Amino acid sequence: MTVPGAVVEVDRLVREFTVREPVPGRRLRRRARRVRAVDEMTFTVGPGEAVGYIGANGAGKSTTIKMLAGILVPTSGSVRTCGLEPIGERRTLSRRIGVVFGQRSQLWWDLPLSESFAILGAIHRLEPDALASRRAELVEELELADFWSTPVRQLSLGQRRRAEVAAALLHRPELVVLDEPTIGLDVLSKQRLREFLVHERRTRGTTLLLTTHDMGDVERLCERVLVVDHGRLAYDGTLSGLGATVAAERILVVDLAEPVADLQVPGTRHLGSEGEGVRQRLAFDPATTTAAAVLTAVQTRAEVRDLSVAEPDVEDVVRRLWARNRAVGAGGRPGSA
Ligand SMILES: Nc1ncnc2c1ncn2[C@@H]1O[C@H](COP(=O)(O)OP(=O)(O)OP(=O)(O)O)[C@@H](O)[C@H]1O
Repeated sequence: MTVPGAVVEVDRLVREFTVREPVPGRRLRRRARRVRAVDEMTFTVGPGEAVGYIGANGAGKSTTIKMLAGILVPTSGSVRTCGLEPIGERRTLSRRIGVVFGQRSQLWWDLPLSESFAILGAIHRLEPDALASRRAELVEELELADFWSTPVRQLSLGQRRRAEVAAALLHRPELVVLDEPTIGLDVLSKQRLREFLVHERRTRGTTLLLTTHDMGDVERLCERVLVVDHGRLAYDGTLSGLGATVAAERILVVDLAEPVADLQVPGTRHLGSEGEGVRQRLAFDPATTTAAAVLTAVQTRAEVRDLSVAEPDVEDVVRRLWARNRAVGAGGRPGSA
């Protein structure tokens, strides 16, 4: 089945790995076991969509995106990216997609950033004028000027990440695939990178597919969310739809003036205490109460010195989605919304 105009088309895609694991009680023996990292995955991404691909550790996200970028061969099923077969037409595909994977760098470690970009321009056969104007655009928008002549190995994590994104987008790809683009970045670097990606999409209509553990990335960058769980699609829809499905909680973290027993506040779940009760974490459902109401209730029980409101992490959302699917009798298997 081919969907006309689809940028990514994945149909019953499967990828298995053979892993060797110890045999219990036999110290030196190892046995081979097949692990199904991606299990009959089917979805389509249309032009200009921004899709967050989320799931717990080991859910199969990286394996899926490696297959659609032509880095891994599927065990069965099919994948087409920009209408091409990723492995067989890899060279053509590389001119149409930009990929950033955490561990794989497209930059030359010992060369100044400027030289890496000159080489990439030659690899993509960009005309000198087109290269110069695009490079100037990226240097400005991603604020690369201060370290443009610095060898890549001397860049900070945030600087390198911005440089990697610029390198992946130099040839104006129609699809950008990012694996954990903001992991490890400070708040400001995250914000800059997100703003750049939003701008790039708005001005160029670029299709965006990203894996992330950061719900902030999803909220700010993605209109659509795919949740993968044990290699299978557990949810396909909007983030607000996902929130409604699993009643996404917020977490109020309070620092108290002195140690207090675990707070019991109606309409919240106590998640944990640190420092013998000086810091406590309460989960609440923003659909039924507010951070302010929870704080007021806490203040009747203890003196609050400081507070913050945290977003739930992806693991938490996936865990509750999984529990809900089981409770509604989906046979432990996902539905979509
Ligand atoms: N090269 C490999 N050899 C053996 N098993 C692998 C290999 N790559 C991935 N796996 C296994 O496949 C499953 C899915 O891994 P994958 O890296 O796709 O998950 P992920 O959702 O990207 O996780 P994370 O969020 O931790 O990056 C895991 O059980 C992992 O151990």
